[in-house]
Amino acid sequence: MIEVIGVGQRTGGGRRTLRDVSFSVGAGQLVAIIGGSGSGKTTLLEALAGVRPPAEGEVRYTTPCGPPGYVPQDDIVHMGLPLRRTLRYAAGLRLPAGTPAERIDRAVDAALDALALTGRAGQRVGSLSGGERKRASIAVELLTRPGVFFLDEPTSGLDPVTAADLMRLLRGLARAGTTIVMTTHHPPDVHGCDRVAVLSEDGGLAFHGTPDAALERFGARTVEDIYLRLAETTPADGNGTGGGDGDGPAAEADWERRFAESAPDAPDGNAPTGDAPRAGARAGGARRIGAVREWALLARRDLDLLTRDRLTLAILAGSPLMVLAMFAVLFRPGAFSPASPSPSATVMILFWIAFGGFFFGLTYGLLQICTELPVLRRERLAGLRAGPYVLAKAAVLVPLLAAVDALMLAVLRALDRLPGAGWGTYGPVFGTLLLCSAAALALGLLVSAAVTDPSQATMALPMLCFPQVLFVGAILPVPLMAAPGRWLSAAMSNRWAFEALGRSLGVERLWASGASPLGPPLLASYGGTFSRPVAADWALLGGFTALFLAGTVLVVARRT
Ligand SMILES: Nc1ncnc2c1ncn2[C@@H]1O[C@H](COP(=O)(O)OP(=O)(O)OP(=O)(O)O)[C@@H](O)[C@H]1O
Repeated sequence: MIEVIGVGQRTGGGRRTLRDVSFSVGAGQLVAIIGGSGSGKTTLLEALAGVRPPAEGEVRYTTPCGPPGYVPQDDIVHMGLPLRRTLRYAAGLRLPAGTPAERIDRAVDAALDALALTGRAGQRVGSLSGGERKRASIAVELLTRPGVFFLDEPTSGLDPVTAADLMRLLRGLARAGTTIVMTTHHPPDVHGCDRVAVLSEDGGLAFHGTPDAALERFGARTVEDIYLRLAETTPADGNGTGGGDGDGPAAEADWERRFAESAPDAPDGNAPTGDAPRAGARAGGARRIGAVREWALLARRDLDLLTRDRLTLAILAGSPLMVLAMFAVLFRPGAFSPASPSPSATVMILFWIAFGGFFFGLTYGLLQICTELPVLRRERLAGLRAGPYVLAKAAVLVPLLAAVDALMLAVLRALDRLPGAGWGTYGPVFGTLLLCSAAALALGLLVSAAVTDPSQATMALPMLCFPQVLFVGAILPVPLMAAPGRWLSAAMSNRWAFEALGRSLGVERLWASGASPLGPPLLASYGGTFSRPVAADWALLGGFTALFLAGTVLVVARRT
């Protein structure tokens, strides 16, 4: 049973979107929330489900019920995978630890069957129709047979027959004991519900009771008439008060008052006991899968998504190849040859290799989280841990970056743009470049977790790259920078990668004793840039990686 007690909500700007809403939902009831567009239905549903706790009042579950099922209006399924596979991953993440594979398959088949999607099981989710995708979202939530189920406009976009089928399914679930609350704009849905909550235009509760009682109360013949009655009371017929700062339309307030006076099941007198769980609180119930298993499953799903997304994969693999080709065309061979070195070219080669490692890491990470925020939000509500989620992304992308970095070094060395040294030199060089990419990947993930959509992430790209060019100490050596620039340069992960690369490839020696007269003056301007042990640079790069990853986990946890 769910008790809604004096719930109010406000927007960020302080405008009230819900006002003092109180009613209760009995166990196994199917309840519809209706009301005009913008009246606060979604806001109320989010408060009930614990997605966004109310600013005022309280929502209490009188018995522990495990994580609620919540189907928002957004798609909460990845578009790139076939439907059955999507459901299998979802079941693996949500069903209790130790659930055998056959039971997972049975749960998936049952959910597909219940939503008449068996025939679409092999189809990519992105190619399903809007209504089929809606049902797929519901199927994901049905897998765990939640005790409480919240659905935001589940019948929108469905044809009348499919909508009626879905309502039949929901009624069946309710009869079997699931408590279900849904919002709807679809009048036929209301007749199949046990209760209807009607919201007035200003977010108050105008009525709560059976659908028949609602018709009677509003003097309506059909559910559409209820909307008309509510709309008749818009501020347009206010008697000369003009502004929007009053108490709202008189007749509308009247509906609320009449309801408050007569509502049979308002939770007024018998308030629930003090230790009732709040909405969204996770109850004891079955044990969730462990963090390591969760990480492994998420990594498998990320890899699956990546390998099926051919275009993205082509861009991820193709852009390093193009950049490599540009390097080969830009730089002459032999810049590192002691007999005829080109000191200024060596600086540029080192800088651009480090920047390449940085750039690919950053761009690989930047779109990872913001593109699946609705899915992530929903899965977090079902108990997904933020740590395994973020580390799974890293586990899939770091090997890909390692391949890109190794290829970049191997090709430049083969083309004589880098010195012909052995593993003793290139082992540490590769280690530096991989750490540089990993730190940038972690920065990309952090930004991806912090923005609200992919276009913001894309716009952040120049802002993230510019300082890593300007303050790295390659184009302008650190000793020649203004004091604030020098301080800022310490915060650039790329600086430490650039310096470690120079140290490993022996530029100090090359400049000091190579055949170019430009070497010694250049060395003087770079000062001790390349004299630090590589291990110190690695520690800094590792520190940046850990810091950004921890930041990403925190931001993911907070935002979801
Ligand atoms: N993040 C937000 N920031 C500011 N205002 C918001 C936000 N979310 C909702 N609102 C406002 O709160 C009010 C209620 O919104 P809500 O989405 O709950 O309405 P609704 O009844 O579900 O509408 P619809 O039927 O159109 O989906 C609206 O006036 C909306 O503009």
